[in-house]
Amino acid sequence: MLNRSKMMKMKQENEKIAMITAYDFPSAKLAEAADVDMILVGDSLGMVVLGYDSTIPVTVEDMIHHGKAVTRGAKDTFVVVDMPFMSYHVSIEDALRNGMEIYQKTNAQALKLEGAGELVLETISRLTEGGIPVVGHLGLTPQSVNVLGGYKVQGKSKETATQMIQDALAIEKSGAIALVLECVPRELADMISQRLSIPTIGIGAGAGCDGQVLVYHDVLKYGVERLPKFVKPYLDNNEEIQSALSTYVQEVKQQAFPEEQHTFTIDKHLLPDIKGD
Ligand SMILES: Nc1nc(=O)c2c([nH]1)NC[C@@H]1CN(c3ccc(C(=O)N[C@@H](CCC(=O)O)C(=O)O)cc3)CN21
Ligand SMILES: CC(C)C(=O)C(=O)O
Ligand SMILES: [Mg+2]
Repeated sequence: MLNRSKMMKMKQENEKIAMITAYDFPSAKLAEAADVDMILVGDSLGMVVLGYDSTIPVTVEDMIHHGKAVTRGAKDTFVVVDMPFMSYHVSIEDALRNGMEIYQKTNAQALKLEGAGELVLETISRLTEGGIPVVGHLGLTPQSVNVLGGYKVQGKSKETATQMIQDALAIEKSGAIALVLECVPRELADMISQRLSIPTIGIGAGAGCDGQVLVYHDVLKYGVERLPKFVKPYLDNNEEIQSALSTYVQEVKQQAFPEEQHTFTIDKHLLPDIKGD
């Protein structure tokens, strides 16, 4: 299993870190069997598996519920769980208690927090001090979508790019073990990756990051209608899945399923005698 020092070694040797999200037992098993380095139980689960139109409604309980399923399915893989919307913004005590609860109940290897505000940085350092590894997340931070004004590329001006570099350094200084960069121009992601000693993991941040992460359902184009520009789908079988489901429905209607081979039987004489038969 991956750990902080192996991650740093991979960065130094330019061996890229492959990360993918997973939200349940079967996706975790398949991701582990594919030899991913890290699995993220992303709060994107709110959008791709729960059907919300943002990550904002996702709760601590949702993250624990899905996190537990993932760690059961991927016992030998480094699992990171997102802390959800506002679960680390009310107070330091509340943030630490939520972090502790998610970490203990899911049996994950690390937590991920978005942003680099004062309270977030303090939470990163206090969780780390308590023994909980933390991954940072900058650029497009979906929990702040309504402050950012949409799902847009971040760090496109001198001011915002400078701020992002400072934030990245502050996150590293707080003790984070890695940093996700989401929807960031390649040139800026490259600068951040070069300046940090912890690995950067990009999603829409170009090939210069120390690793890449994508959403499971995007990689398999499974149940998602529109893919962001940064996604490369490695499978496209929604039509086959749809047609398999339709065939099942038709066969039930036409009484073509179940057949003899799908059926259990006993000898007739073992059946109870019912009066009137
Ligand atoms: N299925 C899925 N994949 C993701 O990567 C993902 C989620 N859901 N939900 C949570 C966040 C939201 N994400 C998103 C969603 C949309 C765009 C998007 O449409 N971006 C535009 C670029 C806009 C611009 O040019 O500034 C695009 O065309 O890709 C980006 C990230 C990334 N995360
Ligand atoms: C897109 C990744 C980085 C994420 O935070 C998520 O899936 O929730
Ligand atoms: Mg997330």
